[in-house]
Amino acid sequence: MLFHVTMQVNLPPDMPKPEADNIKACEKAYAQDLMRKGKWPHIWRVAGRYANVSIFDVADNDELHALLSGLPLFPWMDIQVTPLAQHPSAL
Ligand SMILES: O=C(O)C[C@H]1C=CC(=O)O1
Repeated sequence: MLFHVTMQVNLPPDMPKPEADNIKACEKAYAQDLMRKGKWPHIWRVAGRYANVSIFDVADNDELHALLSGLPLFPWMDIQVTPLAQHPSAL
């Protein structure tokens, strides 16, 4: 199942830089592991925002929730999920 996911990151401005840098490094490693496994085939930066638009390819809602809630940045994210279905005009 494919899901369109928007993640807005809202780290507190007063979070110490070393702590923020460590969380971001953990996030990158976690994300790239899922990308190598084919679970996270697309990620794009939203221009002008600390946000991304991603496509996840997972078995079901429960797998998506498990992957998203495991993101190291999850506690500081607003996440919007849109389930995708086949478009009848798609080739
Ligand atoms: O930078 C972001 O958009 C947040 C997050 C999502 C993947 C990743 O490596 O960082």
